[in-house]
Amino acid sequence: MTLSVSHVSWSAGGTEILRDISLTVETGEFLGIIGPNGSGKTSLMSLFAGLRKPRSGVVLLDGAPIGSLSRRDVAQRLALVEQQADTGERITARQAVEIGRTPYLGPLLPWSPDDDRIVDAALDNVDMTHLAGRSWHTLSGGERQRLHIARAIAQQPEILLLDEPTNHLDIGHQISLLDLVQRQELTVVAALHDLNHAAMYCDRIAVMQVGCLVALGRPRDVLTEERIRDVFGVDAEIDVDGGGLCHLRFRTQRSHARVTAVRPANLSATGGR
Ligand SMILES: Nc1ncnc2c1ncn2[C@@H]1O[C@H](COP(=O)(O)OP(=O)(O)OP(=O)(O)O)[C@@H](O)[C@H]1O
Repeated sequence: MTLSVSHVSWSAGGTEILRDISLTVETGEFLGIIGPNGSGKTSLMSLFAGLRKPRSGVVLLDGAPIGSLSRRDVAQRLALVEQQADTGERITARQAVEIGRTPYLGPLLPWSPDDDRIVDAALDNVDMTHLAGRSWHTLSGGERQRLHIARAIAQQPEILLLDEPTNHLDIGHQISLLDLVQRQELTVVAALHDLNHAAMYCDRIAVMQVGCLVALGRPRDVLTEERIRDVFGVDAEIDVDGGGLCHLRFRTQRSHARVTAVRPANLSATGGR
């Protein structure tokens, strides 16, 4: 199962958001998309998922323009976990995961014991079995995030698109979720903010800057001190260990020290109000 964009551009509100991007996701790889806020990561994920139509260029899923496929066809092959996915419905945690089975159900294909097994396994995968009966609106941000991943796994796609999948999670659940995703026999495309996580988990990294793809390659080739400075405006020290894994340390910025120095006098030095 291949997914690619070829010379895609996308505009919104009269502004060009994505410019002439070409990128093929290799089968079975974990591809990270990194870049500053507003650089176009979510917009690119939406094009990959077929939720938005490029102004020019084409998105191909297994060689076919994604716009020519039915939503059901796309959903059986590709699952997207959005950054701020939520539901206003009064549903339980388990029902939120059951939604992942929708692309396989129909008038002649009713819910079956197999669907139950797939949903149970997905809940177990994200360590949420014990909360399966809880109402969605009583769950924490991190618990909801893990259910979104479980819903995507229950969808049994070949390609998993994750937009900042760890943003509500504590460090233990961040690592276990990325481990879990990496263990699946899936092609994964994930927009990530944590560059050390990108270095740890990704086979390749795509770097976005102001709507352009400015680098694509192995973490050790893409994550250079010069590029981190150019793209994020941050000084970093990068060590590559014997196994080829990059470790990034970020230096304190002078501008941040200046902001701290002019904190109003009525705030205590420890930051309490
Ligand atoms: N529907 C829209 N209308 C107008 N502008 C939009 C629209 N969608 C996105 N944008 C703009 O496009 C740019 C890229 O947004 P996008 O959400 O893709 O960035 P991002 O890299 O995912 O950012 P973040 O890291 O903050 O999530 C932003 O400047 C955003 O304001």
